Amino acid sequence: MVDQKPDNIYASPLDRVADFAFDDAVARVFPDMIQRSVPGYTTIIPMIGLITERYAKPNTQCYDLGCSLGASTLAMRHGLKKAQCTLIAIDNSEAMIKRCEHYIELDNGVAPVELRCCDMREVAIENASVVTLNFTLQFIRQGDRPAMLKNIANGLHSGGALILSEKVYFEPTEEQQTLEALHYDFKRANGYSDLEISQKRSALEQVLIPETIEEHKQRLLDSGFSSVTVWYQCFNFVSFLAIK
Ligand SMILES: Nc1ncnc2c1ncn2[C@@H]1O[C@H](C[S@+](CC[C@H]([NH3+])C(=O)[O-])CC(=O)[O-])[C@@H](O)[C@H]1O
Ligand SMILES: O=C(O)C(=O)Cc1ccccc1
Repeated sequence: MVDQKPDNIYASPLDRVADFAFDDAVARVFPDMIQRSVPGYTTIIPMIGLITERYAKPNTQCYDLGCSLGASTLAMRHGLKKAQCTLIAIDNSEAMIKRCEHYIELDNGVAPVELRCCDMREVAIENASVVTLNFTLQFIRQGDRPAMLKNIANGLHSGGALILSEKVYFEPTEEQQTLEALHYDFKRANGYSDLEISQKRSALEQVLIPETIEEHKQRLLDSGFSSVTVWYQCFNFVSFLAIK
């Protein structure tokens, strides 16, 4: 069941574009969709492995929150070659988790992986050295984000790391327009039509809520992290490294 299907979910005109959801149709095409849609995704994934290797501590837990099919989970696992850690991967989409299970089985990493199908807002983070939120916080209601980040900071040991990747927006508008236009150029260069781009944009409007780099940095500091660095940026896609 290794899916390598092309994403054509928004290729035909739809009477009404429904809100984007991580359902079976999306899970089937997800590897193709995310690579063609997120500039830098294929760079960020292996770097999550390197960052995990540096910050993982023996006899702690590492978490991948919003793991989808497990690309970030497996990158973390490959960074855990030496450290004695348990990896906990969570997603609330059954369609994603059932496929993710299969990808984990095919992998030959050594760290034990515990897969859970549940809401990441309800998970107590405990005895943690590395936590990854690779493009998942953006799907959480803004009002719930501070409590989630505090829960993560509280569960991390001092010196532990949070890798937070997000689509962001920019102020002033001119910078936002430039970087958004470049993102759409990236999608077009990857074979998406203008119709696909505009229908997916409508589908995501109420679902993926981006914030500015400054808002992210300030909230991470307010949540109990001692330092925050942007370690990656391509257009309006950014990854932060926050250290407890
Ligand atoms: N409340 C929630 N609880 C648990 N999971 C959630 C929740 N809300 C959304 N999700 C899950 O977060 C994932 C976001 S995708 C992550 C990519 C992956 N990290 C990767 O590195 O390939 C990013 C993207 O599609 O842009 C989906 O699988 C949702 O089901
Ligand atoms: O496609 C987009 O415009 C995005 O912002 C990225 C994305 C990738 C996969 C699912 C949802 C959003």
